[in-house]
Amino acid sequence: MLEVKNVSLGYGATIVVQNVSMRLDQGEIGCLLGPSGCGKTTLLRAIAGFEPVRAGQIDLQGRTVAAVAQSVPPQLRDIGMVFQDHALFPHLNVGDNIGFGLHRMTKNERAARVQEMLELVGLEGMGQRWPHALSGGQQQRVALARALAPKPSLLLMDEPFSSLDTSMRESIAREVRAILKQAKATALMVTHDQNEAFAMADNVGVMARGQLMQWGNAVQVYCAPATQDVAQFVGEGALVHAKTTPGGQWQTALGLLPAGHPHYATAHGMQVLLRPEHVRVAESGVNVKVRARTFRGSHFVFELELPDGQRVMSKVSLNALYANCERVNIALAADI
Ligand SMILES: Nc1ncnc2c1ncn2[C@@H]1O[C@H](COP(=O)(O)OP(=O)(O)OP(=O)(O)O)[C@@H](O)[C@H]1O
Repeated sequence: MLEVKNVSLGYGATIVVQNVSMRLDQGEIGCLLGPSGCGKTTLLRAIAGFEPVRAGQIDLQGRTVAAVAQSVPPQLRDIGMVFQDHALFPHLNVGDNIGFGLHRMTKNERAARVQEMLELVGLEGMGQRWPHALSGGQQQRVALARALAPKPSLLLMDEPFSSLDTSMRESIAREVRAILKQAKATALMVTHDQNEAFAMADNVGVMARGQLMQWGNAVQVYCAPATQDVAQFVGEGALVHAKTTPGGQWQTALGLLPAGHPHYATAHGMQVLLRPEHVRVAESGVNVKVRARTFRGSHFVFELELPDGQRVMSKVSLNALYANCERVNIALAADI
């Protein structure tokens, strides 16, 4: 449905997206995830047709819509868009907002389609309401219904939940995913919030410094980060020094890790990734200082300082005896 091949993009003399390749199949939901300024929005805008490509090409449904010095205008790309601020028309009611892009339909066809979309997004009976009389989440669903109404071949969403309460974002992302799956839509979303990306996407593309570092499902991206950037941006944890043993394992200050454990050649030498669940507080082990504790509802995350000054994190259960200790013993989890 969408194929991005070796695309580079820039503003003036600066290249901000470098040699990115990715594809979305029919019905697939992808998320571009990455820190501010990594180039996510620029890539999304190029797919929509608002930024020219400097190198590479973009194909939609097997047709090249962008290449160097070649660009199909946005309105001819059969793309729907949902923006950060919903951008509903304040002078149109909900039904007219949803029906806005359906000018080629007869009045009856349009009314039927608007009704179908209201049902899809769970807003039956609200067609006569005004946008300002809706909650943020409801406005977002209207924006989604409006973008999906013309049945675009691809839906692009730029930080669609960023104006909603943090507490709502993940549940709305799950809801929107269900709606997109029901509509069999192909969609690409941009976000810097990994919980949103995990709740929404079939596949996540992690970007850093203008490059796509990894494209994979949430479990792959979390458990086997392809690069140091991905390891540091997705999830929590720490990189610690490691040396290979003759058997190919990784020797760390906390013990041995299997050969396949995520490891990276960094500016500080070889390092392995230790997630909080890889480190457990134990009766015996390496004695460390507790630097900070964060309450997470179902557990604590301790930040710990090893004797050599390196920091690691540990997931500690709420009923642990260690809640007030200044020093604890730690060991690697048994099931790494
Ligand atoms: N119109 C523009 N002119 C010049 N530079 C731009 C323009 N828009 C973005 N940039 C620069 O391009 C880089 C990538 O920006 P982009 O908006 O794509 O990043 P992003 O990953 O979407 O970030 P955010 O999450 O903050 O929106 C940044 O360094 C940004 O400053």
